[in-house]
Amino acid sequence: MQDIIKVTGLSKQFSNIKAVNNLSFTVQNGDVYGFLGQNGAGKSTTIRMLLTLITPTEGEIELFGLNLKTHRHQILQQVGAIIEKPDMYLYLSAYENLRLFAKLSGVHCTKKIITDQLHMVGLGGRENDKVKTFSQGMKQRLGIAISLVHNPKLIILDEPTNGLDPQGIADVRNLILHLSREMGKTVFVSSHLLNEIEQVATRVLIIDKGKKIVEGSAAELFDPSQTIVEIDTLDNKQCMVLLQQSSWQQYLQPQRSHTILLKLHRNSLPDLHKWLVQQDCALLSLQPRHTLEDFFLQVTSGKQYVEAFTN
Ligand SMILES: Nc1ncnc2c1ncn2[C@@H]1O[C@H](COP(=O)(O)OP(=O)(O)OP(=O)(O)O)[C@@H](O)[C@H]1O
Repeated sequence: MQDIIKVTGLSKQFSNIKAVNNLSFTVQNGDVYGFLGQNGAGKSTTIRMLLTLITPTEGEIELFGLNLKTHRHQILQQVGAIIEKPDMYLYLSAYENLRLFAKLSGVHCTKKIITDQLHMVGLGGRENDKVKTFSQGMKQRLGIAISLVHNPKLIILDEPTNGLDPQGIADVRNLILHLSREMGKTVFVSSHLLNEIEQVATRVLIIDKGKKIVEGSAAELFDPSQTIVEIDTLDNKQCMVLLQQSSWQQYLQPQRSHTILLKLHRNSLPDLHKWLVQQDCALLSLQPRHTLEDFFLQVTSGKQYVEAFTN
C-alpha cells in the first residue's frame, strides 16, 4: 500500500519550546488517520509543517512518495486542508463561495458539480443562502467542501469539530466517514477528544509534548479488553474495601479522584454491576471512561503519562 505521508525524525523548535520532538509516522492510502494530543501537544505545529506553512528544524517529510522540500507545488495540488476556522465570504451564498474558491484554485466547475458538492457536505437546499446565516457546523462543512474543490487525494483537518454543537460534531464525523468510504480519500484529522477519533479512525497516533506516545491501528488500540470503568457509590471507601477483598481486586487501578477505576473487558461489566448490587454498594454510576487521559492508562503500563495529566 502506498505511503501518503511519511514523516521521519521531525522536530520544530520555537525559541525555548520544542513543539515537535523527533516525530516519525506514516499514513497509508485510504487511512482515516487520527492525530490525538492534548492542547499544546504539537498537533497544529506538525500540520503546519505538512502544509509548508512553517519550516521544520529537523526531519524529513514525504507526501505521495515525493520530498516536500523539492516537490512542494506538485504535492500541495493534491492536498486539501482546513486549519483554524475556514475563511469564507459571509455576504455571499454557499454556492457563490464554492464557485469563487474553485476559480481561485484554477478549477473549472459546472453548476451541477458545485451543487453536488454542497449536497455531499449536507448543504443541499441551502446553497443560495448567505453564509452569514449558517451555524458554525454548516460553515465547517462548507469549509470542507472548499478544501475538496480541486479533488485532492489527501484531506488534512485540524480540530474540525472545535466549537461545534453535538449535531455539528456528528455531521463532521459522518462527512469524514463519507470522504473515506465513498470517495476513497485519505483523511488526516487532529483532535484532543478521544471519542471523536475513536469513531472514525482506522489508525491513530497520540503525541504528548511533541513526542509520539503510541501509534497503531484503531482496532488494536481501542481494545475492548482494556476498558477503563469508573465507579461512583455513596460510600467509595467501603466499596473499595469490598473490591480489594474480592476477585475484582486484580482489575483495580490507582485512584485519581474520589471515584474507583478498574481496567477490564467490556463484557465483564454486567457481572461487575450485579456483584456491586449484591454487595449492597449504593451505586451512583458505573461507566466506561473515554478521555484521552484514560486512554493513556489503557495503552501505557507505566504511570508517567497519567501522572502528567493529573498533576
Ligand atoms: N509560533 C510559535 N511560537 C512559539 N511557540 C509556539 C508557536 N506555535 C506553537 N507554539 C508552542 O508550541 C507548542 C505546541 O503548540 P501546537 O499549537 O502545535 O499544539 P496543539 O497540539 O495544536 O494544541 P492546540 O490544540 O491547543 O492548538 C505549544 O507549547 C505552543 O505554545
